[in-house]
Amino acid sequence: MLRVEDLSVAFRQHDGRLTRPLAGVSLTVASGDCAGLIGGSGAGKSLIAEALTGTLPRNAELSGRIGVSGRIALAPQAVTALDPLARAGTQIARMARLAGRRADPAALMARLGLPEAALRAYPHELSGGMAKRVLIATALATGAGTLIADEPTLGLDPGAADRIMALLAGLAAEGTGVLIISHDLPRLVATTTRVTVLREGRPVETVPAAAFPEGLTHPFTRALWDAQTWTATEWAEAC
Ligand SMILES: Nc1ncnc2c1ncn2[C@@H]1O[C@H](COP(=O)(O)OP(=O)(O)OP(=O)(O)O)[C@@H](O)[C@H]1O
Ligand code: NI
Repeated sequence: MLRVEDLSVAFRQHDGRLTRPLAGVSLTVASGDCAGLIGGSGAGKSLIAEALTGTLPRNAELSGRIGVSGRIALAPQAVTALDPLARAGTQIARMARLAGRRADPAALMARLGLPEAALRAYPHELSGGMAKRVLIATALATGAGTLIADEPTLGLDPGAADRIMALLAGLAAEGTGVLIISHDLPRLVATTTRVTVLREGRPVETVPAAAFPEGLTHPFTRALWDAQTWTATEWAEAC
């Protein structure tokens, strides 16, 4: 169970001034729930993930209330989060050990659709999409009750992206609380129960997935949806 109220992140600049790229964000992810978070580039999505997992940059100031029961694991957005000097399988086993568990790296890799040879690969030997899936495997290895996946389908082909979204939905069905951060609104809507929309670091609304698209009332959310789902013909007709 994860409950966030009025989350805000500020940065102290070199000149002493404070910028606040995130403010007023509230969201809840219950056990067995699969929730989504969307917003444009730089909207503050990854800051939320980092704030909730204690991985914010050191010059960040966090405020608000965060309530968690159990452990939260983050599959970070950037594949540079992988240790460049350790093989994939070693990193998965290491994350499990840090969480006080034993992992079966081969089984986790198979679950993510990765070939067994990837177990012995170093990060630079993996494609972007494979590295992304190794990051998700390291998060799964912790057995955390809440999982945050930051852009889990970035750099993946449509088939692999669908598999990862199905895997995350499956984890939720087994009782994990899952928060998926993504640019891919149609996939997010198909996978989650509701989507929180963020615009320039401020919350717009939280919409039930079932409201897409007919039930949308906020123009910003509608514009996000239209931008990702309209065909070229529809655009031509509207212009
Ligand atoms: N270390 C930092 N110092 C100052 N400002 C920062 C720092 N890190 C992030 N920010 C600010 O926070 C904003 C939000 O960044 P964040 O990475 O959370 O966006 P995002 O929604 O995840 O974007 P994307 O979709 O591109 O991943 C950025 O626009 C940036 O201005
Ligand atoms: Ni991000």
